[in-house]
Amino acid sequence: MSKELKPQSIVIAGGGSTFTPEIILMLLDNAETLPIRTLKLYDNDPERQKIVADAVEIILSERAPHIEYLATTDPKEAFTDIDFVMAHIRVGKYAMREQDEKIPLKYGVIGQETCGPGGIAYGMRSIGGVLELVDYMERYSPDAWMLNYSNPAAIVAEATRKLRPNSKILNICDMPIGLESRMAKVLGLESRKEMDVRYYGLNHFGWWTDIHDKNGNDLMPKLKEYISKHGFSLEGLGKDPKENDPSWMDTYRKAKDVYQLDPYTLPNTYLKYYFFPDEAAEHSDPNFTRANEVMAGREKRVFGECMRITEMKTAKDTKLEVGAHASYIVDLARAIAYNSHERMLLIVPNNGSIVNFDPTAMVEIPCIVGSNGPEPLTQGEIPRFQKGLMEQQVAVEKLVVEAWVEKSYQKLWQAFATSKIIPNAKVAKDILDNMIEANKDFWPELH
Ligand SMILES: NC(=O)c1ccc[n+]([C@@H]2O[C@H](COP(=O)([O-])OP(=O)(O)OC[C@H]3O[C@@H](n4cnc5c(N)ncnc54)[C@H](O)[C@@H]3O)[C@@H](O)[C@H]2O)c1
Ligand SMILES: O=P(O)(O)OC[C@H]1O[C@H](O[C@H]2[C@H](O)[C@@H](O)[C@@H](O)O[C@@H]2CO)[C@H](O)[C@@H](O)[C@@H]1O
Ligand SMILES: [Mn+2]
Repeated sequence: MSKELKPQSIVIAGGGSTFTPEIILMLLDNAETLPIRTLKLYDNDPERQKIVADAVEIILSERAPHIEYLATTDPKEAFTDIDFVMAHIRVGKYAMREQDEKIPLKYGVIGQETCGPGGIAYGMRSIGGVLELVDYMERYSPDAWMLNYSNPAAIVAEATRKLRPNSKILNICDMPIGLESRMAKVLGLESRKEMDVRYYGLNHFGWWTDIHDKNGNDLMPKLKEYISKHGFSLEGLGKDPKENDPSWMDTYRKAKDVYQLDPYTLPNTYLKYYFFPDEAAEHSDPNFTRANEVMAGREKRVFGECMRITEMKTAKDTKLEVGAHASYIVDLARAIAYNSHERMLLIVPNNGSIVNFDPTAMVEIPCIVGSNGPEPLTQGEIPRFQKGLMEQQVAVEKLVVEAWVEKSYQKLWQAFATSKIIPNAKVAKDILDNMIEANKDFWPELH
């Protein structure tokens, strides 16, 4: 990469996110290859953002005093003179995630952040929030790119495809990254970047079809052998880093059973909710779902550390960590800013990359990323098994976006009733009616 790298100006939209500190630390770790001139935080909740922003101010003053820093709730201040918007907002925050997860359980259906009825409810909240960020970006920094993590990425991606087709927005997910990091550990590799992967699907609904190392050795046989016994849990190697997150350990272990459905591929862990929805619901505690785990875990840990840094007026001994979550967004910013042609999984319009699938579907596939954006790599024909599953799921995602645009109760009911996670149209309607009430401050009014 050329020595003279143009320093970048970045705004993190959702500055009060529990992931903001780790993204800031990742950006500082990568300052050599992604120099930064300006860092801004933007949120629509000043109190929440302040907890993170005050700590970030101390971190930057100690480690990168040259970076111009601003935390604001003013869109014009936030989005002016920006090269990248790194977006990770949660419309309705954890309180609504808790509703997304608990309402379906009243009807014996799994409540999940991004899948099934929970994901649909979340999508109906996120669409407006993300489109607003895109419009701010285009109004105040028309040449900027949005790197969007805001979930549910599948529905947000379909909404931006349909409603902002010419916008410079890339939708990303770190689940494959996290699972590939686990694969690397199973294989005894230093990094997931030592693997070349072929993968296809929808967001949170995909499969690896081929994994080789840089010498062309096929890594799938060893991975299949491990995953057929342990899933993506690292307990087969000893301790698992997620051992304190019971719901995640359930998910990593369950990949063992999901894998049995198609031994030619390796599954994204989210597929468990579609193949074993009843078991997922039975394994849930209706009084303490993942939202509660996060509020008692990550949010308490990260915010507690931010407040400690602010109180001590130093971050020199911080316990804040840099996670897989952040590395990806930095790689993506670097690829766009400096035309690095990095090969990355992105959620992009299919446009024939999967030859026997809807060209307008937003699919998650490997792309070559440069300054003009992603260039998807063709994945050829997919088998009937995956094709059938994806057609049902993409119909759900498209119906949600159409329901949001048209404010259509009928289409939203169809989306719920089409989901593989919801058993029948009556339960679909009961959950929908309950969610309309719970989301009256966030969804458009349906007719
Ligand atoms: N794509 C992925 O693979 C991936 C991975 C991890 C997290 N995420 C997503 O990242 C987001 C943040 O996750 P988190 O757990 O840190 O959430 P969080 O609730 O801790 O933070 C989200 C922030 O967004 C703010 N916000 C909400 N609506 C907003 C709006 N309209 N405008 C501006 N700010 C707004 C909230 O006030 C909050 O501070 C979520 O959408 C989550 O699902 C995605
Ligand atoms: O239940 P949460 O809020 O902890 O996580 C939900 C998110 O899970 C995935 O992101 C994981 C990622 O897979 C893992 O490697 C690590 O980086 O943590 C992330 C957050 O836990 C998923 O991709 C996201 O879409 C979910 O929001
Ligand atoms: Mn994801």
